[in-house]
Amino acid sequence: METVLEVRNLVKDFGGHRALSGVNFVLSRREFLGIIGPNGAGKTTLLNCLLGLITPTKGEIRFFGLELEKHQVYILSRINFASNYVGLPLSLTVFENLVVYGLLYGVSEIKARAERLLKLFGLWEMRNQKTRHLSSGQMMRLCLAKALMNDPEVLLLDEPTAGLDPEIAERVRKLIKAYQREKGLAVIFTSHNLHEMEELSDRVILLNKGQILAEGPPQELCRRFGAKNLEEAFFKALDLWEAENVEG
Ligand SMILES: Nc1ncnc2c1ncn2[C@@H]1O[C@H](COP(=O)(O)OP(=O)(O)OP(=O)(O)O)[C@@H](O)[C@H]1O
Repeated sequence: METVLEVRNLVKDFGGHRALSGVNFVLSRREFLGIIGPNGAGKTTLLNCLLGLITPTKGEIRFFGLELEKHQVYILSRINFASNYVGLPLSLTVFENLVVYGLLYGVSEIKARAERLLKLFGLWEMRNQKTRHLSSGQMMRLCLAKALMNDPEVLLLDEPTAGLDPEIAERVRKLIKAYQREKGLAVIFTSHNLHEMEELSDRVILLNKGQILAEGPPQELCRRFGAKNLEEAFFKALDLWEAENVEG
């Protein structure tokens, strides 16, 4: 499978604090990669490095074989990002929001693309409403539609279902997965919901204190840690790490 992202020995220090400590992984086209980890594990720091929002202290990030540092503008035109924590301009209408992003990304046939995405995400009827009037579930679907305006090959999602009620979260998950399968998109997804991670991910990375503790398909991780589900595997991996590091 073709590699779309390669992360090698990534280190990020904030002053004296090491938030990422030699992180290595690759992402393949069509792959859905979940990143799980307790608060402060380094998930957001990793995504911020991948987006070029912060500069790593050490290490290498390559998208499509190109170094992020040297080809940031080109790479950013082929990837995108959505998060439940990043707001959209509230005074624009739903449709205007997508048109503005389409213009920023230099998308061709902007209005047709915005229409297709709004219909796909069940927002077409609301296209003329001001964004400020959207519910949190509708807002997240608009964020996803916005992130797909440039037809990205890699999509980074930071806790896209956080704060959504279970029914809306399920709808968002289904939309993401269906779109990912249809387009062969590579996705990196962070969440604290380990059940959704198990359901969605082809492979999971367990991050703790800036290090990868374990990595593999959810079922393989369950087998490796003798766990009945990913949640149990996650806690067993953390316990093992704590025990080894206290003893060591
Ligand atoms: N700008 C910053 N300045 C100083 N320290 C930071 C900064 N950003 C993150 N950190 C620290 O780096 C570590 C990793 O933070 P990060 O936000 O990446 O974790 P996370 O896994 O996303 O956590 P959460 O699940 O709570 O969102 C934490 O100890 C955090 O306090």
